[in-house]
Amino acid sequence: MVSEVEERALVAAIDATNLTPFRFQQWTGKRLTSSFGYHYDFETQQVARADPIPSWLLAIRERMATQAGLDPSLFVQVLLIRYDPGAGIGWHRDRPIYEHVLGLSLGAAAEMRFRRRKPAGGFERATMPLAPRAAYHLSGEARHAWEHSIADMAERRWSITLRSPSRRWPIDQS
Ligand SMILES: O=C(O)CCC(=O)C(=O)O
Ligand SMILES: [Fe+2]
Repeated sequence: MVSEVEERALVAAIDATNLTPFRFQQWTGKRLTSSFGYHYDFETQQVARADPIPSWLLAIRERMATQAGLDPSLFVQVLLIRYDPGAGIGWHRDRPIYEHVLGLSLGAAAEMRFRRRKPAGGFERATMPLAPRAAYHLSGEARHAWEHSIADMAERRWSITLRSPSRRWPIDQS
């Protein structure tokens, strides 16, 4: 989705943001995050306005949304993540206040793992390779019914995640 030259510029721009360790209760994750547009606080379980989306992110948002066939302005939340060696993301579904989830994977290659509980017990599983500089779109069942995770990284990886509000979005945007 982006060239290697663009990737280097995006990674430098992500590193220049106010990346802070993801925190949830007593637990501090090894991945570093920053948010624009809106920020979801896992401690209070509330969404609040964050700094406005900067122009370099508006430009990549335009491309990612267009590639997914969606209106760029829908994507009011941008989450930037840096996974240093040893950092990953555990099993989760993205919050129901969001609808579409678009991702761009930068740096080391990774795999997004998916699982869904089977009625008879155990899990149905799937894996999506995340090649460097590749974009992905989570929607429908993959988004709402399946959980996803990324195993702890051996090498550094960055991601740009864009999310659109769902009907359960709590904030009036007018
Ligand atoms: O790093 C990624 O590509 C995925 C991040 C993710 O699943 C999330 O923040 O909800
Ligand atoms: Fe996620």
